[in-house]
Amino acid sequence: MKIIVIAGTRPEAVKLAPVVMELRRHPEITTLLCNSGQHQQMIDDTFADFKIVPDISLNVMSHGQSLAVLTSKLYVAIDEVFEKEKPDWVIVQGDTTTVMVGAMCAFYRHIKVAHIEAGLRSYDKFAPFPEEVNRQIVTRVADLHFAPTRLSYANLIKEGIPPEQVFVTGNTVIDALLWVRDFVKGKNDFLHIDVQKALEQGKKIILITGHRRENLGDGLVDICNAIKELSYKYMDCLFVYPVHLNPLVQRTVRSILSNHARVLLLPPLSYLHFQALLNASYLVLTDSGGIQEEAPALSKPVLVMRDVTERPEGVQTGCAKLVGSDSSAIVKGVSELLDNHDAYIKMKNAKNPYGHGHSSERIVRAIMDASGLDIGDAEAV
Ligand SMILES: CC(=O)N[C@@H]1[C@@H](OP(=O)(O)OP(=O)(O)OC[C@H]2O[C@@H](n3ccc(=O)[nH]c3=O)[C@H](O)[C@@H]2O)O[C@H](CO)[C@@H](O)[C@@H]1O
Repeated sequence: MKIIVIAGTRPEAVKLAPVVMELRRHPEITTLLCNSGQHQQMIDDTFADFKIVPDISLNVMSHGQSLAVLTSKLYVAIDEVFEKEKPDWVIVQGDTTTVMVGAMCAFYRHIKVAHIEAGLRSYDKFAPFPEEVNRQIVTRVADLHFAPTRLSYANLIKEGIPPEQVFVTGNTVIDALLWVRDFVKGKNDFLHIDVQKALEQGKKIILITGHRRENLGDGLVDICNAIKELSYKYMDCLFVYPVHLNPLVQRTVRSILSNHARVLLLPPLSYLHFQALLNASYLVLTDSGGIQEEAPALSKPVLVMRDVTERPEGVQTGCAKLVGSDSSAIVKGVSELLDNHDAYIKMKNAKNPYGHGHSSERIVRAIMDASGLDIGDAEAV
């Protein structure tokens, strides 16, 4: 049986790496990994942390191209791969343009589609844009749907997907995180020297990431102003921000936060370095989807700088809080956790709803089972 796994961006690389490793444990499966090139450099670096090299690399990005141009290039490039390789299954993860086009190209050729992280919904077509619509399109054509939680499972059932095609697996991001955790735990050499010094001085590390499209412009300006204010207010903290490569993000963040005491701006970190930093952090301030899932697995309270999230499970169990991107709300949210130890401990101890690290095994077993390769024990709920 031949399977093509398609990945386009850094978060897809993180969440697909454990699936690729699991697929490669089965000699009856030929696995080809295709990098669509949506985040060319960041994706190769992320796979390298897992010692994985993509088999196929497509070169579809060019400066300033519209979503429509990217989409059309992906259709041509991915279809050529399918024409040549003739896979039995295509695996996609999440909701990027790569994912939507990969699923559609497979559908056109009657190739089966397995969708990982299926059923996430905000039901607002512009938040996140264009991901909410991408994932709904993939749901329409997928043959197997791997929902990370019961809530995402329920969304799919409500939309009429037959229950026997849907599996609750947990999120593969937890498999990835556990895989690297032991590698980085307690190893200071994965930490920036300023972070090491701050920890030695007993300072708290506040980890920040912010780059979502909905926050670009005024939202990001507000976020940066909040960090600046917090850095003046809390002398015992170091605010560490690995800044995404998007030039719009770089420009805004650097213009407001460069050269401020207690603010450390870093380039995007490799997955190993990022996980070491997350492990060393006291709390996390982010608009990222994946980090909302990772932080609770390491018992780090996470404040989400968005108004809506398609990952409400963390908010429901109490390990995450939505603070939006308004400056005063961010300052209030962080201050509450820094000033009120009980509130901090309550969030820290809240239940992680995103899985326990066996998602990839369950996914691969279900695909093998559906192909008559193995009886398997992945259970449809
Ligand atoms: C709506 C939404 O939320 N959509 C999600 C969003 O994905 P995201 O928000 O999770 O993306 P990021 O924040 O970029 O990545 C996070 C991963 O990267 C690691 N990381 C981070 C910083 C660093 O310096 N080094 C690293 O290694 C980190 O540990 C984590 O695993 O967009 C994708 C496509 O746009 C979607 O598919 C995905 O559903």
